[in-house]
Amino acid sequence: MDRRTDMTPLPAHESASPVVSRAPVVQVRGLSTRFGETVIHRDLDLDVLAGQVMALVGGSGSGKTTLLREIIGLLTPERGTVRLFGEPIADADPLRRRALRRRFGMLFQQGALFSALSVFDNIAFPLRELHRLDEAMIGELVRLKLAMVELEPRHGHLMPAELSGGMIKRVALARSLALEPELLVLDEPTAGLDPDLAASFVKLISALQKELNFTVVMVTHDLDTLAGLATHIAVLADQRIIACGPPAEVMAVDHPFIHNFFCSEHALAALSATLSKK
Ligand SMILES: Nc1ncnc2c1ncn2[C@@H]1O[C@H](COP(=O)(O)OP(=O)(O)OP(=O)(O)O)[C@@H](O)[C@H]1O
Repeated sequence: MDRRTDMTPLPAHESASPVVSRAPVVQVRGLSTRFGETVIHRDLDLDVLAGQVMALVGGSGSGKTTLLREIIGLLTPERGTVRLFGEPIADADPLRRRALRRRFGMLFQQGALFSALSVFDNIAFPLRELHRLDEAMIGELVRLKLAMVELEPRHGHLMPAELSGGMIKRVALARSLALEPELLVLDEPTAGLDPDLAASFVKLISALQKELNFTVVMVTHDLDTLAGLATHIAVLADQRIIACGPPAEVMAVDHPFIHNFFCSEHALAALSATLSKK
């Protein structure tokens, strides 16, 4: 899998490698979405390459969550194609869809844990769905995933209603990583967390992403989340992606949304450290 994170042309010796190895993890082409008379996206294109952490930003109601739902096949656009791992998801039969489904994890805003299942059973759920692992192996894997998100084996016995907001997010993250996905899709990962918890959750995702090298597509309004995680930013405005690239490049684009979003004092302070690192 190609782990390059920039968009520069490959050197000649690398360009001879098979085309499939350079296929974007997510490729959106000519996507249009409409709810009734309201056009949300018009002829939208987006590429997310392997290893990138792509943050999708845009005004409220600009269609970020809708785009995420289309990327993972929960919603079918009116027009255009979405390819996941090089495969057009609209054409995939149920078997192929299930195979694709195992290659990405999704973290919803509120965690979306099964309230009637313990923490252990929530994390075990996708593993049991494989019908390939025995309970001893599942137990081992669940303990590993708990440790990965800095929770202890005893937390496995708790029910979701007994968890703090920060723990719910960690359990949901452990469940979304249970099948070792190549792509993690995050919708406002730090929504509802106080600043300290948000910062430690961002640090955790960032450490796991660096260690496991999965690709990320996330929606966030939060500048600290953006600064702590994103290698790339895609800006959704005027019903399409008006800018996409590393933060410094995107911030230099002349567009009213970009001026307003990035040019506040807080934005500059949050992003200045990132810009010097990336
Ligand atoms: N299933 C649906 N049926 C009708 N309208 C919808 C549906 N889903 C979303 N919308 C509308 O589409 C627009 C885009 O919604 P979406 O949730 O994608 O925006 P967003 O950019 O994620 O917004 P926010 O940042 O406020 O969460 C909104 O006006 C929303 O009300």
